[in-house]
Amino acid sequence: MIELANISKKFGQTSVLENINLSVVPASRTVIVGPSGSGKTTLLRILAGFETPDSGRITLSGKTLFDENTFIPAHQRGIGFVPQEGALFPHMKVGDNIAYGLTGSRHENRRRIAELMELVSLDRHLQDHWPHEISGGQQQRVALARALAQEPVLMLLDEPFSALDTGLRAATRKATAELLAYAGVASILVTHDQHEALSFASQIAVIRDGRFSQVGSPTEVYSQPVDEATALFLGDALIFSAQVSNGFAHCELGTIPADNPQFTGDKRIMLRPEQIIISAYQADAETHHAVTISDVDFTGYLSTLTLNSPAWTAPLQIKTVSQQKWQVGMQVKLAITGHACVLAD
Ligand SMILES: Nc1ncnc2c1ncn2[C@@H]1O[C@H](COP(=O)(O)OP(=O)(O)OP(=O)(O)O)[C@@H](O)[C@H]1O
Repeated sequence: MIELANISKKFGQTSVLENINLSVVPASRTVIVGPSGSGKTTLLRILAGFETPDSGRITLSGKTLFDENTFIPAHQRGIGFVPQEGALFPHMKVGDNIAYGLTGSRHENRRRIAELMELVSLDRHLQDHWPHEISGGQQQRVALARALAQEPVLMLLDEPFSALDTGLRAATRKATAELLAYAGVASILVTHDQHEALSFASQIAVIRDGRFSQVGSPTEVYSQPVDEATALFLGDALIFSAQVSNGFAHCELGTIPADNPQFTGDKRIMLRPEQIIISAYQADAETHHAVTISDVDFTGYLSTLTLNSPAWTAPLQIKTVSQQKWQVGMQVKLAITGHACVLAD
């Protein structure tokens, strides 16, 4: 539906985006995730028509929005935009914020406001409130309703939940995903929060220094990241040196089936912490090396265990579900589930 081909952008001499390619299908949810300053907002502003790329092409449903001869302005693109907090006009009541840009009669607009408020699950009586009189989550829903009023085919969301506290943030995210699906609107959301990215997306594009390091489904980029930086950006990762051959990685933890059979030789491999099952060591029944817990950092649901083994060159830190039995000095054994992901050099 929307296609970006080789989009590049410099500010002065500084390259901010380099050869960005992205394809978004109708009614899907794409998340662009990356660290601060990696170019996410610039890319969203280019899509919205607020910024001009230096080169490349953007098409929406077959229509060219940008190329060397074309620039369709923002208001003619059919693209909605929900910016970060502070998006509402403070001097307009909620209903007038939503109606901003509607061109129908007074009566038609009132009906449309009511429809849109229902769509974003806002109580209708809130339309007579000022933005500062409603909560942050409600304000984001009003901003979404205002953007949906234009009946866009694509919605751009720039860190729309960043001002909300954790519980409200997850609930608003889920509600937004559901209502965009209901309205059949494709979306591109920008965030630096990997949990938000994995939870919201049907497709994730990981951006670093103005380039996409990987584009794929959430499970793909999480379990098979292309490189170490992408692996670490998307969550806790255990990275080891390994000798990879015939579909197996031989490392300090033992021999583990490996993804990416095309990679062989001296490589780095990655495991997610949930792939490591830790259980009590029973000396007489075991052939494994015993591993000793040297530190327990309890943080509630999860604890970080520091583990030592005479077979390892360095201690290992693993986040795991807290259990009372994890005590300093306890001997445990490790079992690994699934595949190790072999990382590109
Ligand atoms: N109008 C501008 N003029 C000059 N430099 C700019 C301009 N807009 C952005 N930049 C620079 O481009 C780079 C990317 O900025 P951008 O806002 O796109 O990053 P981001 O990934 O959205 O960051 P954040 O997560 O912090 O919002 C930054 O180094 C920024 O300083």
